[in-house]
Amino acid sequence: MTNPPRVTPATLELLPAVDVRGGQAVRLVHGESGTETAYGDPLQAALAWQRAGAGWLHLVDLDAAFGTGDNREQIAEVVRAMDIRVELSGGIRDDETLAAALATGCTRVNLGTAALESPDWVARVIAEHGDRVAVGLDVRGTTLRGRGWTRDGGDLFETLARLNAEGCARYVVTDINKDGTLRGPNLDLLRSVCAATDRPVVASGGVSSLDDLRALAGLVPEGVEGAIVGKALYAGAFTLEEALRATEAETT
Ligand SMILES: O=C(O)c1ccccc1NCC(=O)[C@H](O)[C@H](O)COP(=O)(O)O
Repeated sequence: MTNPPRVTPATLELLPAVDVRGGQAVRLVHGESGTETAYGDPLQAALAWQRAGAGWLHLVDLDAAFGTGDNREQIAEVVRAMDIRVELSGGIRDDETLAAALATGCTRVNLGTAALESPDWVARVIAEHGDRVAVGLDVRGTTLRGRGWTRDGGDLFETLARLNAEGCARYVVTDINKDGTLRGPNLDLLRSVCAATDRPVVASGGVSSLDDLRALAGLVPEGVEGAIVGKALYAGAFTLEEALRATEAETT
């Protein structure tokens, strides 16, 4: 299968994150269940990012990802309330969960565990839905993790080669060791993934400062299209308006 050549965006896209667990917007450390800090109503958080000028929202159903239930109705309500694009993640693993996710009207879905455990299904979904499907590559070192990041799922670069060949449109790359820690993104990991694919890459996990975002903006020519930002925004390390200004200045 051939894909169109990568189109380099003018600026780094920013995707503020709203991760939902037990009906609340939460942040985790290393994506581990039980490390939640709660930040209130997910809808209010999403509306705040939209008002601040976000072009995208990264929305995660953590209960669906961990297999502890789901927040489906609430997630659908958040998507309905957004005028901006929404990337939806968490527990999308079969036809039923995929159909429900796409039916929310989100712009695209992010498949994680399924890409590791159900490769035939994922190949079919990629062929059917093209750009509406991204694959989340959640890694420790160069080993992938699935099931809410609790199980090993094979080698990053072998899986990437398989997904490239199947026509996967986009990757969301998370270094689990960095996620929710405010320790800065793993730029080396992102560079090595960009070198192994001609598809756009969305960086996730660890952003702590405007300098981190400037560093990610510096990787736009290599293929980093966007950055998901969670904890730094909730902890008040910078505002979304400042982040948007910093990334525009860096990439224009
Ligand atoms: O995205 C998922 O499906 C997921 C599954 C299990 C645990 C966490 C998951 N996502 C977490 C995120 O997408 C974070 O919001 C994102 O990496 C932001 O990280 P940070 O800026 O370090 O808070």
